[in-house]
Amino acid sequence: MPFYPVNLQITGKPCVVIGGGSVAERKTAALLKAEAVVTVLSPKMTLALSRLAQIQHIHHVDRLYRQGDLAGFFLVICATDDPGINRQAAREAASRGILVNVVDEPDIGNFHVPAQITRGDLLLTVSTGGKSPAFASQLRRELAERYGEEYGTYLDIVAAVRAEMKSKLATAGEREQFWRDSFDEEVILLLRQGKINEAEARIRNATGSFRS
Ligand SMILES: C[C@@]1(CC(=O)O)c2cc3[nH]c(cc4nc(cc5[nH]c(cc(n2)[C@H]1CCC(=O)O)[C@@](C)(CC(=O)O)[C@@H]5CCC(=O)O)C(CC(=O)O)=C4CCC(=O)O)c(CCC(=O)O)c3CC(=O)O
Ligand SMILES: NC(=O)C1=CN([C@@H]2O[C@H](COP(=O)(O)OP(=O)(O)OC[C@H]3O[C@@H](n4cnc5c(N)ncnc54)[C@H](O)[C@@H]3O)[C@@H](O)[C@H]2O)C=CC1
Repeated sequence: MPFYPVNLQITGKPCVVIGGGSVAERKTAALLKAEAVVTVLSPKMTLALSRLAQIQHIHHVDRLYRQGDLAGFFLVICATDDPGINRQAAREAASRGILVNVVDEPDIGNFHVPAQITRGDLLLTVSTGGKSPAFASQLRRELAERYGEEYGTYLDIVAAVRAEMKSKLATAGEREQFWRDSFDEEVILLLRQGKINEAEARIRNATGSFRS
């Protein structure tokens, strides 16, 4: 099945995870990282989820799922170990037009969760179309080795320089050329050594057509 990748903005959005086991825990962590307002609906929760409820990072509804529970939510993850319940909740979500991920029967939901790493605002995700989550996880680990925190720093510098370049370089063509020239491994090496100013200077001086 083909997919259309998107990055959802869910800051402040009410999201609900049904079930409180290890899968629910992982999905909850990713939702919190994206600054969603998370409710976990389950009579039992892992220790980590209980702690999150204690410090009020999540809301806990301490009971089994009931039809009608999904009213008002933007997104739902059906993560119980009861396939019948996951299916029932998925049907309710569909009838309400809510985004829904079903952990044991992914094709009845409307999105999969990819493996991910973040480096500041840089987000790298891996999806196998549901064929092998373990392989997605392996590739995520390889990416984590390959792309260190310096890539997040690189992105922050680029964002600042890019804002300036919009006024300094007149045409879209010039800007495109500038950005093509500005990325090289040397910049990354400098950042890895903590030489942020030098890296920034190298980025700024990337092109012969422009010197700051
Ligand atoms: C379709 C999808 C729907 C969804 O959950 O969104 C889905 C479905 C299923 N996963 C299953 C099993 C496992 N899932 C993991 C791990 C992860 N699963 C994730 C995503 C997805 N899993 C979506 C597709 C992503 C893609 O396209 O690849 C990751 C990437 C993201 C996340 O969950 O946060 C996260 C890795 C995070 C990381 O390490 O970075 C592990 C490994 C582990 O636990 O370490 C195992 C055991 C090993 C194995 O089976 O491979 C089963 C069978 C359950 C059973 O047998 O009972 C199903 C159901 C089915 O396949 O039908
Ligand atoms: N998509 C994925 O990434 C993965 C999916 N799975 C699937 O996910 C399912 C859940 O796995 P785990 O978290 O390890 O299970 P688990 O057994 O640790 O947790 C299940 C949770 O669901 C809750 N629950 C059960 N019935 C409920 C109901 N009616 N209403 C609300 N909560 C209810 C239980 O209280 C428990 O907290 C498994 O069935 C497995 O097939 C497993 C591994 C990865």
